[in-house]
Amino acid sequence: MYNYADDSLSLHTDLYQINMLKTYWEKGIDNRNAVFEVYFRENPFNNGYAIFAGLERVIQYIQSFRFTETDLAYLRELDIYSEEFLDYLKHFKFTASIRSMVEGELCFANEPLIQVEGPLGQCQLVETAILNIVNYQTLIATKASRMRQVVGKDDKLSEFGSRRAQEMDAAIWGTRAAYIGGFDSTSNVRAGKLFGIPVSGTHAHSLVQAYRDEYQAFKAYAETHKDVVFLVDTYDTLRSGVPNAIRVAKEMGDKINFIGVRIDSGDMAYQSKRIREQLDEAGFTEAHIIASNDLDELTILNLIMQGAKIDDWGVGTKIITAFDQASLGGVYKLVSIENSKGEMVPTMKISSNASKMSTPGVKQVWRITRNRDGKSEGDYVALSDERPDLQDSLFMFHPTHTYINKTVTDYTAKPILVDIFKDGELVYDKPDLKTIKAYTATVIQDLWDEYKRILNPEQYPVDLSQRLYDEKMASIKSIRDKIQNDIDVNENNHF
Ligand SMILES: Nc1ncnc2c1ncn2[C@@H]1O[C@H](COP(=O)(O)OP(=O)(O)OP(=O)(O)O)[C@@H](O)[C@H]1O
Ligand SMILES: O=P(O)(O)OC[C@H]1O[C@H](OP(=O)(O)OP(=O)(O)O)[C@H](O)[C@@H]1O
Ligand SMILES: O=C(O)c1cccnc1
Repeated sequence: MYNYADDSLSLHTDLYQINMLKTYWEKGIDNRNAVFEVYFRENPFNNGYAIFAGLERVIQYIQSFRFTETDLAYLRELDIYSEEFLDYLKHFKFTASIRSMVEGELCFANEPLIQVEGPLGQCQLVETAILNIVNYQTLIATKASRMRQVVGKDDKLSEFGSRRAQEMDAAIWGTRAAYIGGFDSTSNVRAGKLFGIPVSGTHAHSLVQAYRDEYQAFKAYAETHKDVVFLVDTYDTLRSGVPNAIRVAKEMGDKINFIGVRIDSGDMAYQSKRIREQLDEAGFTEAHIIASNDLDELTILNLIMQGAKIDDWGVGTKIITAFDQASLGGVYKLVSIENSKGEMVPTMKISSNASKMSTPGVKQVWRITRNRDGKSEGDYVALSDERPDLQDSLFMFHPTHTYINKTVTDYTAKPILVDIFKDGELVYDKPDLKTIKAYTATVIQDLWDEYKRILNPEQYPVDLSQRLYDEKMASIKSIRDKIQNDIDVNENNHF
């Protein structure tokens, strides 16, 4: 099976992308300039915002893009491609340009996150992998951010999900996304090695079961470690687990750093309060209580409302799988294409479902904040040659309910899409992961609380510029007119 020394990610695509490339190439339009944009139509989890993640892996993917010998041999086996086409693939190089939001950026429905511009065939081919990467990582970063919103400022959020992730890649890249979104550490050691995410860990019930005696197990663990958290719910949390933890912590004294205890079952509000009393009474007022067991933002919020004395949270399944939403649903749409005269023309998909209608034209997303306090006014999606940053005032209106509008003055307009690749060359100076994480924390802080609440948040404005709006309306009309015209011609021919 799959043991290819030269395996690449170039075939990590849907067959139809290669089939379209074949058509473009045989018909001689594969080198026409094209622009595709990635966006999603609804914020995940009914959240008020999303956190963009995945760029790191997109960069890796693009940089290593080439068809290897075994890739080509496999395509030959399919018996649908000519030798000439396979030879074309053999020399295929990514020379397109990519603009993107930076990782950790706040993003919203219906605005471009990534823009790929260059030869049509190349831009087409990378759709599947880019969406695969960005849809997952953005989903997880957003879920993580929701959890960060509900826990206390100093509470630690640890990612425990590897065993429950949708396979190994998801565990690794998911925990990186969770870290960007607001988690503090991961239990996955390889993710620590690869990305420099702080690793953290306690111990499992099996340690206690292996010794068949809780005190002996805690003692053994304490004798073999410096930093110690005892899992106290194997037998009886309040009558056995916590007293044994306290006994060992006292016996070991300065020989260990007694961080605290972890509970993993039962009523965690009730138990944590009783555990806090027991620890305080024993003089361990600084010892932390860590909770795990099927946690998500709603359970955490609920536990906090009940006055649970939980300091830190271990979250597995519900962060690494996103749990209540299987996928982000980001799409990759052609927004502009060179015609036979060498002119770029905006293009769009129209649909009977208004939400599936794309917005034509090459865009820039401008984040508008007011100078007074740096707070967000909304996003302004404009054609790439528009400069709202040079205007004194900005008219912002809802893209469908246009009567909802406002004029903003004394604002800053920041372009959100930045150059990543130019003509195939990486031009972006990648920040390290800690910088990305810190950036996310800052941009979240500048967002109004109304957009951040996890239940029924206000809708953040993502508005179109007047020109973009007018062009969209004109495109819809011209497509409709053309369809009508084609129908009329056909009917006349028929009769
Ligand atoms: N006070 C609480 N309020 C709300 N939810 C809680 C509270 N305490 C625990 N929970 C949550 O209730 C759910 C069920 O807890 P319970 O201990 O019954 O789990 P379990 O899955 O049966 O235990 P185990 O993991 O040992 O099989 C978990 O998702 C847990 O996070
Ligand atoms: O509950 P999650 O958010 O997915 O967090 C990870 C869970 O994984 C571990 O449990 P384990 O795999 O031993 O299973 P169990 O505790 O559910 O029996 C840990 O004790 C948590 O309960
Ligand atoms: O370190 C832990 O406590 C841990 C790690 C993975 C899964 N559950 C718990």
